[in-house]
Amino acid sequence: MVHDDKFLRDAVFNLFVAGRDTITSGLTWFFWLVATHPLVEAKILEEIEKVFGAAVGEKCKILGMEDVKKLVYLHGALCEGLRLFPPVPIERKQSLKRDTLPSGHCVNPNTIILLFTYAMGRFEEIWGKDCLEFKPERWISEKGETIHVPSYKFISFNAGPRTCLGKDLSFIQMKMVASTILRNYRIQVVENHPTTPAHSIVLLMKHGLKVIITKRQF
Ligand code: HEM
Repeated sequence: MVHDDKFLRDAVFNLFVAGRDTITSGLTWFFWLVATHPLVEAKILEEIEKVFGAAVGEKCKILGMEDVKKLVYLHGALCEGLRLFPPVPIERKQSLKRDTLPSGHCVNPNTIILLFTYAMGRFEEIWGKDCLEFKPERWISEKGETIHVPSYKFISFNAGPRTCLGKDLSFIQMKMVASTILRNYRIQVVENHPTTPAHSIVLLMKHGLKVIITKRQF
């Protein structure tokens, strides 16, 4: 591998591309889901209050990296959003040479394989009868801990050797942003604003997310 200026430029550019619009997409769909599921919103707020206390001076603080790890319900809500609306909705792979997949399928050299992660997040065979419901509880065990779901099932960050390098960082960032915003502001979706996915490499909203933001009164 050559570590010259061009390599460095491409690596940095890759990090910008991989880590900006994906987080934007994940958070946009997350805020829309939370705004349209008031019970989930209430549970997220309850957890934030429980974990961080309700002292007035504490209200505006931004939660740290270690703090957000305690937000199990919020983690479940984010996973659920990424399952239903994976920021990378289609992945493209291409074989270099003839190979046989673990499933027994044979691929010829240069065969292009498209993985439809958007559909995989909504398969009844994979997620059960309630696969289309937004249910953060799906990710929480009876003991109240996060359930580990293998990445070959929860495919939104890809799986195997080319798994997303920013997976853990993404959860930290999204939890910091989501907890700070939800704790301080109420988000209401503007009525009749169309919410459709754009046909693009990253699953953004075609018309953006139009909301009314109100400061919460403490
Ligand atoms: C919700 C947020 C994110 C999602 C859903 C996501 C998803 C993905 C997916 C599906 C891939 C595999 C693409 C493919 O091979 O077809 C990938 C790769 C990658 N991601 Fe992310 N990503 C996210 C955030 C980030 C962040 C924040 C960073 C870095 C700061 C990052 C860095 C990377 C890199 C470097 C790769 C390439 C890994 C490789 O090919 O070896 N990602 N990501």
